[in-house]
Amino acid sequence: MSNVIIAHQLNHAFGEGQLQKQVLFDINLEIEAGEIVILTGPSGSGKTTLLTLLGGLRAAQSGSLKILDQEMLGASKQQLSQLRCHIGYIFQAHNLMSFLTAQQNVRMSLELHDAFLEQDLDAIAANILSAVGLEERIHYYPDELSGGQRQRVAIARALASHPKIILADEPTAALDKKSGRDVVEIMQKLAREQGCTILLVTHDNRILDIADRIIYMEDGRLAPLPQTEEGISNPSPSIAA
Ligand SMILES: Nc1ncnc2c1ncn2[C@@H]1O[C@H](COP(=O)(O)OP(=O)(O)OP(=O)(O)O)[C@@H](O)[C@H]1O
Repeated sequence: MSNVIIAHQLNHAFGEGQLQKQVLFDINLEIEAGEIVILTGPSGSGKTTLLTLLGGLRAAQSGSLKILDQEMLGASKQQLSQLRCHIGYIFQAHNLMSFLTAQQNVRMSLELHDAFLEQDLDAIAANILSAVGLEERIHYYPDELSGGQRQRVAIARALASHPKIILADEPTAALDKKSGRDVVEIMQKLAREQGCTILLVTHDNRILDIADRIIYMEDGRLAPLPQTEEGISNPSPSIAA
């Protein structure tokens, strides 16, 4: 299987001069197509910073970062925005447009892709909303949906265009146990069907088992997963260290 992401000696710092603070140190990482990877670790360890780099939301500063075969070090804004067409994003706050229905929210994301211009976007949006179990709610506005349902719309929106990579930052943080579980299982199922890679940042130990691999971060570095930490256990033999 081919790698969709290859990071080599990736470092990252915020600020300049004396105020500069390095937050990522020598990250080496390879992620295969179709892999579901969870990034976990203490608050402030650099998970979101790494996720935004791996998703082309931030320019790489040093080392090497190849996403979908493209080098991100020194990439232009145009190259970054082209890359983002192949990536779906799901965040803790679902970021749906409140004045658009579920179907219109999904449709809008498809309108950004030239490949879909000639297609029946309403039908594609309705189909993917059915796949996340919302076939009876496609005309509802976000305010009329529960937190879990809104997050399912966000998943439908992210996956509708069949991106190669999905980035999810704390997608279950605002949800109760059952809704959180449902949401990640739907994400897992759709991604498997599409062969899509998922990178998911979470503090939620209840969902670690959906991952093919867990990557643990501490103080800006990849580190072995602490087995003693309450609730954390390794669901698969491959842990990045
Ligand atoms: N835009 C920024 N400017 C300056 N420092 C930042 C910025 N974003 C993050 N940081 C710092 O970088 C470090 C890593 O932050 P990051 O958000 O990546 O950690 P995290 O592991 O995702 O934390 P959490 O689990 O709390 O979300 C922290 O010390 C944070 O204060």
